[in-house]
Amino acid sequence: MARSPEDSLKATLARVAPGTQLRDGLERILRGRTGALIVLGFDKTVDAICSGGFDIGIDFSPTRLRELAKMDGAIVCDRDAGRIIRAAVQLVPDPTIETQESGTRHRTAERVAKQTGVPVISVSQSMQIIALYIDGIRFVLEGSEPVLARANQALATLERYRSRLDQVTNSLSALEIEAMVTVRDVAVMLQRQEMVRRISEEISQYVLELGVDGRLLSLQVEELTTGLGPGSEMVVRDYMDTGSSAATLEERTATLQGLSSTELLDLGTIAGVLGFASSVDSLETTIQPKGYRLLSGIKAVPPAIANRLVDRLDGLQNLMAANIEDLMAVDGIGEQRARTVREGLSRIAETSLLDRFL
Ligand SMILES: Nc1ncnc2c1ncn2[C@@H]1O[C@H](COP(=O)(O)OP(=O)(O)OP(=O)(O)O)[C@@H](O)[C@H]1O
Repeated sequence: MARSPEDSLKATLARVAPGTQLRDGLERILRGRTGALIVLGFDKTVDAICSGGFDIGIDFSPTRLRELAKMDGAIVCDRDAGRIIRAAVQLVPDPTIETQESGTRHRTAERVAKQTGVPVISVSQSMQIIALYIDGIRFVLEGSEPVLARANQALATLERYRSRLDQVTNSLSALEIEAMVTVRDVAVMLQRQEMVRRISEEISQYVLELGVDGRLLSLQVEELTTGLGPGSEMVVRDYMDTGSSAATLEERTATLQGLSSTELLDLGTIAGVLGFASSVDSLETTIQPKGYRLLSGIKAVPPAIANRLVDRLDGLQNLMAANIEDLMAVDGIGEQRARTVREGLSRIAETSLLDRFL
């Protein structure tokens, strides 16, 4: 499957992160006040737009890159920047490809990236910046300090979002046990989960960008995201209204993740993703979960058994009321497992209510 430009950007960020040989080479070029045009990948399409220069075929090293950058023309490396394949190459991309850049080096970089799908790096001699071109994306690399400052801000936000999400999750679990969930409660839960997901994504990009300078950050994110429980997919699955829309679980999750930040603040819009009307009245409607999310918290219930339990017992309230015999009627559940499931459900009920009222 072809990678999205965002995924390619992430992979390239990891390749040029501080601590890598490639970044060291790029920093040397910057310090030496020369520029460079580097193509990160060599295939038929790249070959077709290369003119002149010479085949070199040597292992990559920061000093070699620096020396080769002193020559006119571009340097072509393999995808992982493990080898330098050609140097002093004139790149001749299709001149009709649109580019927003000025200066032949950067215009060439953008066009080559768009035409070949291969990441291209330009080091500007006049502006003293390193830019990555990936498909239509241009990304300027910064030093670690400003990135760390933004990452720390994002980390503080994640901490606040996480604590709010924990409250909302506990409250939803208790409301589910009491059969008092409204569309609003579910929309708030999805909103909070999505906010945590987005800020975590943002931080993981900073971690990539920072390379060795981001190690501490990555430990902090890990600590703040452990024990998050199942993601929004499980909540959507519990509550989606299949009668009003034929959209699949994956489509609804993708729509949720694609909402703009303004749309995400509107609970009515989130209710719409589940298949409910977005009016104020509809937000107050009481709904029943199928029970997938709470069941996923019981270790003895693998997903296939959870599916059968939900199919058979149809909704969390019936699940909660089920006795050992009812549970044993489900394919794949023997007496031992039925007891574990029963105990698990009772434990969830107790802890949810305790969390709510203590
Ligand atoms: N099509 C190309 N193929 C290979 N190298 C190129 C190409 N276009 C520009 N370059 C390289 O970029 C160098 C600088 O070109 P130019 O001064 O036009 O670029 P610029 O965009 O103003 O760059 P900078 O921001 O570094 O000053 C050239 O000397 C050459 O080495």
